[in-house]
Amino acid sequence: MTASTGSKSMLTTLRRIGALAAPYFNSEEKWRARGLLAAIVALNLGVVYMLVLNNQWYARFYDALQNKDQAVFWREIVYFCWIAAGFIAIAILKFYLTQLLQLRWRAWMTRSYLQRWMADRTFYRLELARYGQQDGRSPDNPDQRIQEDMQLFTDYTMTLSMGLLNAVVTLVSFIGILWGLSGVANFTILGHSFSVPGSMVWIALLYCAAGTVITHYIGRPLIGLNYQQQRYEADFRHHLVRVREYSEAIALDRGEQVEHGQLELRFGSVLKNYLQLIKKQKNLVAFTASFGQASVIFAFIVQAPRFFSGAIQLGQLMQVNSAFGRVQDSLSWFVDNYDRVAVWRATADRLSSFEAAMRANAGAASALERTPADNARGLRADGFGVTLPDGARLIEGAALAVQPGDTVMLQGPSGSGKSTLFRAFAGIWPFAKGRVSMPDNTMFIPQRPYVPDGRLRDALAYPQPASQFSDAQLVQALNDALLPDLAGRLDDRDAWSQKLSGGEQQRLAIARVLLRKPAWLFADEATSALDADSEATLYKRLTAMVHAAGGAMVSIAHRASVGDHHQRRWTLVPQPEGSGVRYRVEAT
Ligand SMILES: Nc1ncnc2c1ncn2[C@@H]1O[C@H](COP(=O)(O)OP(=O)(O)OP(=O)(O)O)[C@@H](O)[C@H]1O
Repeated sequence: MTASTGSKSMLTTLRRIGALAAPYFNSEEKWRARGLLAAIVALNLGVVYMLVLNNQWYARFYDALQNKDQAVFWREIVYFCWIAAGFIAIAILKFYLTQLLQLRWRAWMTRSYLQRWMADRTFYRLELARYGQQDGRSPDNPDQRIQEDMQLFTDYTMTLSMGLLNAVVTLVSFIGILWGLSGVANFTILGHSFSVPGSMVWIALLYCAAGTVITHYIGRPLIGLNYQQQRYEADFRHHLVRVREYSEAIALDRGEQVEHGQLELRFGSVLKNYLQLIKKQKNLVAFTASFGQASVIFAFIVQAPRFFSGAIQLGQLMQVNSAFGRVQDSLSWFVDNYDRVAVWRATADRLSSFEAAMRANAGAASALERTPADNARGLRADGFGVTLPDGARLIEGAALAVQPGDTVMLQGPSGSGKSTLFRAFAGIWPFAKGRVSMPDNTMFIPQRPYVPDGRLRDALAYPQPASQFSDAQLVQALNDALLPDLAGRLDDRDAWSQKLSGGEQQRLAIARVLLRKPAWLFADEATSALDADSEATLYKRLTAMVHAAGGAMVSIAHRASVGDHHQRRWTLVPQPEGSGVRYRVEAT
């Protein structure tokens, strides 16, 4: 990377940071946010003002010491106490207001991301997009971005930008002081004599410019390494969570060795990258520590000839040294904060890519035209086609219709796209085309129903609030779904997805449907874990329910016995290779 591409990417990062930060300061909270920011900026300027007073105090105090002037000494001690009190008051207020702004900002940003992640089923589309993109930059671990990156971003944006502001204002204030104190340096090169005013300012500028350039070159790899580090850490954590979630299946499969190996592999990546990070950081620390130590004596060495020749007093020497220290501190902002800037950049990069992915997926309209229809018209699909995220054409050319009173069984080989066809009907599969009109009063039973942890009544009513249903309704639904044993446990709290058997979870999903009584039902392997008698009873109840509401039912099933409960068939028929499409639907 050349210096110009480096500065270009720095500009890109700054633009990204601006784009990530701007929405909050233009939001409905903007006046409170801007007010807090203005107060924090004012307090930071107050700190610099205190530093200037402190610097002037140095000259008077050390002169008093050199002149052994006790009266001035005590007066200056009292004056120092005032400055110190001001410092303390400003430090407390600055800390509190900065934290408050950070907290509000994080809260606003997290809520706004959560809202967008959840809206329009973006959380689901992002997962789908991950299958389609193999570039390694697709939005991994949204949980990490929403939980950790927001916190890091608001924290680092506040502390680093305020640090930079402080550095700039301190620099401007102290360059003036240093200029006035440094005197004129006279020297001769190749017979020409030069006199340079404000010599200490030039020396500080050269000293720090060299420091910044060297830091940038030593520290540059940290940006990429930090980006990777957070990614590896998140992958490791994600895998740990998966092992916990699938603990039973892994234990039954005796999969612990494989999982252990996978965890070691991921942790290995964490360690390997971290080691590289430490090595690069070590170089940076070596340089910044040497730079900092050299700064302690640098101004004394440069000023020594003037002091020993009697041109300046001890007070002025100390004041120059303190002013040089301030100028050098400000100019070294980049040197001191390089690794934090690297983390900040990596965080901003991740949030921007997440933001871009959310925007792209929210806007990615499906080519499937969905229109609502009334019950009497039923479901109609024309020119219907479903593709996979990688563009492969899965099902095509289907003209399908379901009339009220119908019961249709959708059958076909495993992996032929039955569930995906349902996803397209439900409007959650973005890779579909054609026109579908269907009634609103519809429910889908997925192959793996989601059962939230907590009270049983909430799990049963999900996603409706349990308060919408009376106890009698909830108990009736459980009884009708052949779960009478759970009827007395409505207020029990548990991890139901771990506790209930596969068949019980399927019956709970059916109980949900019986509770809500939709007219149109799409059931995906809803009874695959049940015995034939229970299956027959439940299909009868579900059919009676949709017919009573003037609707129909479409079921996916492999078991032939399910066919007895359905009058019609949709069959996914494999197409010859080279036809470009894998399956067509035949309706009988
Ligand atoms: N998110 C996804 N990304 C990529 N491919 C997918 C995705 N979801 C499903 N598929 C693929 O689409 C094809 C159809 O899957 P689908 O689940 O619809 O099949 P199915 O007919 O319901 O199978 P089964 O009878 O085994 O449940 C499969 O090859 C599957 O691997």
